[in-house]
Amino acid sequence: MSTALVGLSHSPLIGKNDPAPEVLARIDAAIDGARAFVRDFDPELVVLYGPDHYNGFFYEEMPPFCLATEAHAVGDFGSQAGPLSVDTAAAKTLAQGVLDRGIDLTVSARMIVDHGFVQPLEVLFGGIDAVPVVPIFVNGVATPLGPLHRIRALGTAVGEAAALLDKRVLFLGSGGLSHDPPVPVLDGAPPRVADALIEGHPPTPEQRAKGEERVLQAGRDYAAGVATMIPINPGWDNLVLDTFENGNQADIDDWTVEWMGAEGGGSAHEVRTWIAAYASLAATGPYEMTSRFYEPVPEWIAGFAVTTATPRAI
Ligand SMILES: O=C(O)CCC(=O)/C=C/C=C(\O)C(=O)O
Ligand SMILES: [Fe+2]
Repeated sequence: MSTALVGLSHSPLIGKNDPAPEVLARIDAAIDGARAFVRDFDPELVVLYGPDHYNGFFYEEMPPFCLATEAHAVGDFGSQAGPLSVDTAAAKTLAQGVLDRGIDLTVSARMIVDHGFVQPLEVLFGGIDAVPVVPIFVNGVATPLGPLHRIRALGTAVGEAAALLDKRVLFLGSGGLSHDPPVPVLDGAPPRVADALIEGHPPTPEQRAKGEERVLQAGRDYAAGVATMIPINPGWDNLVLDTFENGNQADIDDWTVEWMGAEGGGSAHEVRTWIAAYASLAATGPYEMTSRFYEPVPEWIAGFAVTTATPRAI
């Protein structure tokens, strides 16, 4: 068994509302580095921690996290639609291993996923069917959210179970860092929106286009300095990255939902996917962050980060 990790921000605005060419060139170089890292590691399995944006998980039953033994992408924001190449046998083994370690894991035999899962697979592997994957949803959007030590416990249990698989396993976290894009909120929502968030009515193509246009317009407004969202917070983002780089993961247990939201905006909770991924890597032994890229990108409404990490050479 060997392990590696990539943490990668996502944004539905990539390719639709891009920053200046020199910014894009720096980001492309960082992503090229992550691609080369992944190519060298040549994973036999990707354990992909991703969030959802009310495409697969709804308030009728909203688990804090959920592991998929099969998954299907909806194709939002122009992302690829269709089945992910889930390694069902590995998924079942990991699910059992996580449950055996005392984590009350929800399992989905047909998870619906969105760009939060698809984008990292497209960016790093060229598509959703290029590499065997075990998708693990981590709720980073729908409040109430639980304490972060449970996310670390999930990641630790997955890492320990993955270590027994006799495979090269890449832990991949998708989302964050600080950002506050327009994602619907149940509290105070008008009845039609509340019904959709609770019951999960699939949006009509017109409704989906309207939601996507709302996000695009928010990106344009934010880049133009006329938006009212919680700003990208490079200080907080670098604190998050320092915590991973220094291996101070126990500090995360003191982070509160309120503090994260105030510092990093409503979608800062997507950092939970990174916390799970780093906990998984840490569960297999000491690690080192081998690359770290960060840049605030208003056009994408994202504190955009790319990191790679490997077990520390002894
Ligand atoms: O408002 C809608 O209908 C869709 C909102 C949405 O999906 C926004 C997603 C934003 C991100 O994934 C992000 O910035 O992380
Ligand atoms: Fe997101």
